[in-house]
Amino acid sequence: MRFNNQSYLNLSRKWKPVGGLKSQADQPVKVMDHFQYAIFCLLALMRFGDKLDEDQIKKIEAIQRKILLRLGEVNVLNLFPVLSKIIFRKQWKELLQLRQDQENILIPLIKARIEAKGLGSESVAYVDSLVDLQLTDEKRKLNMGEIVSICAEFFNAGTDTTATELQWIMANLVKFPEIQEKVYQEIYQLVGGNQLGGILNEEDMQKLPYLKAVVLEALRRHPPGHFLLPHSVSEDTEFKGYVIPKNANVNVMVAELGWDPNVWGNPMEFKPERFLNSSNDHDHDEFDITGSREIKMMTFGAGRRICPGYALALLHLEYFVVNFVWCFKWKHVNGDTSSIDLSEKQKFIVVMKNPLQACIFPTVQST
Ligand code: HEM
Repeated sequence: MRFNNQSYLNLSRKWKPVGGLKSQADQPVKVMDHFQYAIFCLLALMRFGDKLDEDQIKKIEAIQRKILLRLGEVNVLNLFPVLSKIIFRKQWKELLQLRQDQENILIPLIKARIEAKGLGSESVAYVDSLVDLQLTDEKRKLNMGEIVSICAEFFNAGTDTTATELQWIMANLVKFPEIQEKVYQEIYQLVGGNQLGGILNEEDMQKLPYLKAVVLEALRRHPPGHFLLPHSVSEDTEFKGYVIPKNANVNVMVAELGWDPNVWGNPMEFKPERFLNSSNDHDHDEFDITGSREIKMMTFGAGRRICPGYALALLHLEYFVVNFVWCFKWKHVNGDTSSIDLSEKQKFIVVMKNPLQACIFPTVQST
C-alpha cells in the first residue's frame, strides 16, 4: 500500500480532547494498568463465557499476581520437596494457602459455567473444552484441581505478555506520529467516513496490511520475552560442531535473533514497511510468524512447543491497536517526543523502563 502525501494532508485528523474538556485531555494517562485490565477481562470472558464484575476480576488478578511473584520460590522449593517441606515449613504453608485462595475464587466460576452449560447456555467457553476433555491414555477426564491450574496458566501466560506488547506498540505510535497517521489513513481508505466513531471488527483487520506490519515490527523489535521457556535435548546432539549433552538446558536468544543485522537492515529502527510484502514465498502473502517455512524471528517460539496462544495474541493486538488509532489520537506529553523513552527493564518479562504516558483525544473526522 502506498501513502500519498497529498491525501495524507487532506485527510489529516481533527481531534477533540477526551470528555470535551481540554484541561482533562492535557492530563497524560498512564496506560499500562488499563491495558492489563482490558486484556484480563477479555481472557476471563473467553474462559468462563460470561462477563465478570470488576470485583471478581480484581480478586482473580490479585491472586494470580501474588502467585506469579512467588513462582521462582516454588521452583526452588520443588527441587527437594521432601527436605524443603521440613526446612521451609512457613513458606510452604503460605504457598499452599495461596493455592487454596486461588481455588476458592476459580472453582465457583468453573462450577457456575458447568451449571450454565447444563441449563442450555449457547455461548462457548474455554472451560467447556477442559471439562469435556478426555485423557485417552489415562482413560479419565481432568479433575477440578487440574482445570484450575490450566485456567490459571492461561491467565498468567496471556495477560502480561499481550498487555506489555500493546504498550510497546502504542509507545512507538506516540513516539513516531507519522506511523500512527499511516495506520489511521489505511483504516480511512478502507472504511472511509462510513464507520466514524464505530468499532472495527475482525473482518476489517484482515484488509489492513500496514496495521499487521506495525504489530509484527513491534513483536520483532520489542519481544516481551528475550528467551523462551527452558527446553532440553532428549539425546546427545551435535549442532554446528558443538555437542549438546542429553538433558542439557537449551534456550534461544529471541531478541538477538530479531535484531540480527545479517537478516534485518537497521534492526534497531522501528520500520513496519519491512513487513509489507515480506514473504518471498509467492504462495503465501503473509509473514510466517510461526517459523515453519523460515525462522527470521522467534517471538512466540517455533515448532511443537510454540506459544499456543500466538494467533489469539495477534488477533487481540491488532484489534486493540486498530480501534485505539481509529477512535483516538495519541499524543506525547507537552509535544515532546523525547518524553517517550523506549528503554527496557527486565521484570518477569521485558517491560518499558518508564511506562507509557500519553494524552489521548477522541478523533473527529474532517470531511
Ligand atoms: C504477545 C503475546 C505473547 C507472546 C510474545 C508469547 C510468547 C510465548 C513464548 C515465547 C512461549 C514459549 C515458547 C517456547 O518455549 O518454545 C510461550 C508459551 C506459552 N504461551 Fe504465549 N505468548 C503470548 C501470548 C499468549 C496468550 C494470549 C496465551 C493464552 C491465552 C499464551 C499461552 C501460552 C502458554 C500456555 C505457553 C506454554 C506452552 C508450553 O508449555 O508448551 N501466550 N508464549
